[in-house]
Amino acid sequence: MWFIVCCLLESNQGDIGNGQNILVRVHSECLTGDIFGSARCDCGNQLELAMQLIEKEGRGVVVYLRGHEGRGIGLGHKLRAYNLQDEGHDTVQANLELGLAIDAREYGIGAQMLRDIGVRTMRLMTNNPAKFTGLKGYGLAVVARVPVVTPITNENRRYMETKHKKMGHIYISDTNQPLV
Ligand SMILES: Nc1nc2c(ncn2[C@@H]2O[C@H](COP(=O)(O)OP(=O)(O)OP(=O)(O)O)[C@@H](O)[C@H]2O)c(=O)[nH]1
Repeated sequence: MWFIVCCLLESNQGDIGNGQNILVRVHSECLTGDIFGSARCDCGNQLELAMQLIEKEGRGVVVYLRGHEGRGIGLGHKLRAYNLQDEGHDTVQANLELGLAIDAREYGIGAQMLRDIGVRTMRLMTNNPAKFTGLKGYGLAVVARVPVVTPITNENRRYMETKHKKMGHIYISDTNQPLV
C-alpha cells in the first residue's frame, strides 16, 4: 500500500508538539474526485475542507491512503461499479454485484504512521463512524469527531444518501454525539 503523510504544523513549533488533541484527516484516495474534481462523490470537497480546517487551526495532519481507492477495491473496479450505478445500482449494491466487499479498507498502516510522527490523541475529521474503530489502538485515541460536511448536490445526492442509510455516515455538524 502507498501512503502519503502531510503534516501542516504551526510555523513556530516545527513538530507535532505533545501529540495531544491533533486535528487529523485520514483520506482515502479518490483519483476521480480528488484529482479530476468528479462531482459524483464528495471526496475532493472533503479533502479541501479538511485542509482548510487545519490551516485555520494552524496545526494538523493529513494522511492520504493511496491503497484505499474505491473503498479499497481499486480504480478499475470502482469504474466498473460506476457503470453499474449508471444502470441503477447504488454504491453498495454495485460493489456486491461485482462480488466485492462493500468496504475493503484497512486503517492499521495509517494509524501506525500517525503514531510514528508523534500523534497520541486526535480529533478525527470524518463523517464515517467506522473510521473510529479502524484508527483506534496502536497507542492512538480518537477523542472527538470533527464533521467534514460538504454540499449535497444533484450529482452526489444518491451516493450521499446511500452512505447515510447503508453505511451510517453522519451529515449533521454535531460534534456532541457519542463516538462509536
Ligand atoms: N466502490 C466505490 N468507491 C467509491 C465510490 N465513490 C467514491 N468511492 C471511494 O470511496 C472512498 C471514500 O469513502 P467514502 O465512503 O466516500 O468516505 P469515507 O472516507 O468513508 O468517510 P469520510 O471520512 O467522511 O470521508 C474513496 O476511496 C473513493 O475512491 C463508489 O461509488 N464506489
